[in-house]
Amino acid sequence: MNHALMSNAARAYDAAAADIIRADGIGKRFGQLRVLDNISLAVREGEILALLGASGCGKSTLLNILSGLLTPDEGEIVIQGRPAGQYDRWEKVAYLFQEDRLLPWRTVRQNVNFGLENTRLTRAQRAKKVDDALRLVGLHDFRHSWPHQLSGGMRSRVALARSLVVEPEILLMDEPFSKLDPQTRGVMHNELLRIQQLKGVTVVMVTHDVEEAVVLADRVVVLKPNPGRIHKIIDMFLPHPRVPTERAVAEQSRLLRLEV
Ligand SMILES: Nc1ncnc2c1ncn2[C@@H]1O[C@H](COP(=O)(O)OP(=O)(O)OP(=O)(O)O)[C@@H](O)[C@H]1O
Repeated sequence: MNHALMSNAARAYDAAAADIIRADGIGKRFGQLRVLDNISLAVREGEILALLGASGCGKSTLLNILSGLLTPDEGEIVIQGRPAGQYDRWEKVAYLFQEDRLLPWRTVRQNVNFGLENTRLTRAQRAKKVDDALRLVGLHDFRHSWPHQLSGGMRSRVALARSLVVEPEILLMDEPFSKLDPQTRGVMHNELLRIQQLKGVTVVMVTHDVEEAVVLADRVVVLKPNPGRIHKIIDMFLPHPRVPTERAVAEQSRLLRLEV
């Protein structure tokens, strides 16, 4: 890595910010298959952290352990200084999947409301939060539409609104834009950056797309397979707000590819 290029240009997040999640010595097996080995890493409050690596190196498994969907065989997840088991993690954490998982029998508004249904909020409070989330992603005018009436990018925005409506402190994303065409994916990257700056949410995202990691991430965790382990953690140098030139992205991607 050319460290001269990694200047301390202005960043939206504070490199000295407190750790919001810590993984300490995480190990995971599926039967005989050792998928993760001794993963220790700290996610800083307000950053976008990308988990990057070849298919099968355990990125999704690690994200699922961070979310609490999977339990590690070894090690511990600590959220804001307390063992994750002490939390109802879904109060703090939202999860954006690779597929948008919209419910076809619900309108856009009803889909976004889904995350609030088990809360103590009144109907009016829920409606306000849903409308705010839809405005945030630019889809308020489509609130009465059905999923099948939307483009891939619009569906992706609805899924994002559904994640954000609960006002999470941490947003976990498993390749959420990988099924979109390149142009729409670029639009969604900008949307995510805009919203992340506005809300200050901490993001941990899985990707195997080097350019996506470069455009979005503050730091990139490079994983190697068999078993999945941390190879390197790399600071990205593109400053915030991110309006990267193609040249800057190409150069940083070239450097990052040397590490993967
Ligand atoms: N529930 C499971 N049961 C058994 N094996 C599993 C399970 N989930 C994942 N694996 C295996 O664990 C390994 C890591 O899978 P994982 O999906 O975490 O990798 P990944 O890096 O996210 O891959 P990809 O980029 O292809 O999604 C793979 O060999 C996979 O087949």
